[in-house]
Amino acid sequence: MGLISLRKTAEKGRLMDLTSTVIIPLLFGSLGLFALFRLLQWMRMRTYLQGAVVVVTGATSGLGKECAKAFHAAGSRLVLCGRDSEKLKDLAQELTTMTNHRKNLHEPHTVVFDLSDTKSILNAAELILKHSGHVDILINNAGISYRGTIIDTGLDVDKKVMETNYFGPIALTKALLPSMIKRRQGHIVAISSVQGKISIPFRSAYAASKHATQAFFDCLRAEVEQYEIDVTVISPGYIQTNLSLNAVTADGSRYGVMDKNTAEGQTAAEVAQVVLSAVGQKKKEVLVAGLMPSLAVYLRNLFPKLFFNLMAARAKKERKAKDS
Ligand SMILES: NC(=O)C1=CN([C@@H]2O[C@H](COP(=O)(O)OP(=O)(O)OC[C@H]3O[C@@H](n4cnc5c(N)ncnc54)[C@H](OP(=O)(O)O)[C@@H]3O)[C@@H](O)[C@H]2O)C=CC1
Ligand SMILES: CCCCCCCCCCCCCCCC(=O)OCC(=O)COP(=O)(O)O
Repeated sequence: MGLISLRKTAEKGRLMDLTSTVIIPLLFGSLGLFALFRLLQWMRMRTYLQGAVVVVTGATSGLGKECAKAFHAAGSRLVLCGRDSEKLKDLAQELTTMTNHRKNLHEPHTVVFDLSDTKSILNAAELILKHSGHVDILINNAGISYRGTIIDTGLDVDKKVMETNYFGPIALTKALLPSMIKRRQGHIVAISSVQGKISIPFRSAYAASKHATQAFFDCLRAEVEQYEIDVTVISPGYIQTNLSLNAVTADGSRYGVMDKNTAEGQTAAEVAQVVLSAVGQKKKEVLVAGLMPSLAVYLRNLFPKLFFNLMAARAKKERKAKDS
C-alpha cells in the first residue's frame, strides 16, 4: 500500500515537473509566437493600406459603402464610384467629418458613372488616373440581383444583369490594368457571391454573371501574377443590404421586396471587415458565408447529383408557394 502511494506521489511530481518545465513554457511560447505573427500581419496590412489609392464601385450603398468606411479608416485614398453624385458627395462628406480629428486620413474623391455604359466606364477610368495618378486597389463591388424563371425572362434582362455584374467590372478592370502593369503593382478585387460557385433556382442571370466573374478573375490572377498584381475574389453569402429590393425581375421591373434571407444575413460592416483583411493579406479568394451556403458549395463539388436533386426540390417548393 505504502509503496503504491509512494509511486503515485513520484508520478505526480514528475507530471508537475513536466508541466512546469515543458508544457507551460511551450504553451506561452506558442501564444507569444502567435501574437507576434498577428502583430506583424497587422503592421504589414497597415502599411499596405495606408495611403493606397482605392477605387470602390457601388459605394452609394450596402457593402460598397461599408468598404469605403473601412478602407478610409485604414488610411487609404478613396475614389468613390457610383451613379448618384449627390449620394457620393454625402458619403465623402460623412467620411471626412467622421474622422476629421485623425491624422493620415485622406479626403475621398468621387467619380460618377454607370457600369452598364462602356463609354462612361472608359471616361471614368481616365478621370481616376488623371486625378490620382494611379490605382493601387480596385474593388469591383457594384452589382444587381435578379428574380425570375428562365422561361419568362426576356434576353434584355439577362443582358442588363451581365452588363452590370460582369461586362462593366471587366471593362473597368481592363481600362485600369495597363497602368498597373506599367507600375508592376496593383490589386484587383471582385465581389462575387456564393452564387458564383453554385446556381440556385430563379437566379439564372445573377448566378451566371457571378460564375462568369469568378472565372474571369481566376484567369486574370494567373495572367498578371508575373507583373506582381494581386487578384482577390470574395464570395459572400447573404448580407443585410438593398440587393433584393433593387433586384430586377423577369419583365425588367424592380423586385422591391426585402427577402428574409437578406434581412437575416451578415451585416455589411462585418463583411467589409472581411474584405479589408482579405485585401490586406492579399488573399486569393475568400468565402464569407453561413453554414448552409458554405455546405451547399461543398455539396455541389463533392456530391453534385445530390445537390441537383436538392435544387430541383427547392424549385418545386418555391413554385408551389408562389402559386398558392
Ligand atoms: N447582399 C447580399 O446578400 C450579397 C451581395 N453580394 C454582392 O455585393 C455587391 C454589393 O451589393 P449590395 O451592397 O449587397 O447591394 P446594394 O443594392 O445595396 O448596392 C449595390 C450597389 O451597386 C450599384 N450599382 C447597381 N447598378 C449599377 C450600375 N449600373 N452602375 C453603377 N453602379 C451600380 C448601386 O448603385 P445605386 O445606388 O446607384 O443603385 C449600389 O451602390 C454586389 O456585387 C452583390 O452581388 C454578394 C453576395 C450576397
Ligand atoms: C450535408 C447537408 C448539406 C446541406 C446543404 C443544403 C443546401 C441548401 C441550399 C442552400 C442554398 C444556399 C444559397 C445561398 C445563396 C447565397 O448566399 O447567395 C448570396 C447572394 O448573392 C444573395 O443574392 P440574392 O439576390 O439571391 O439574395
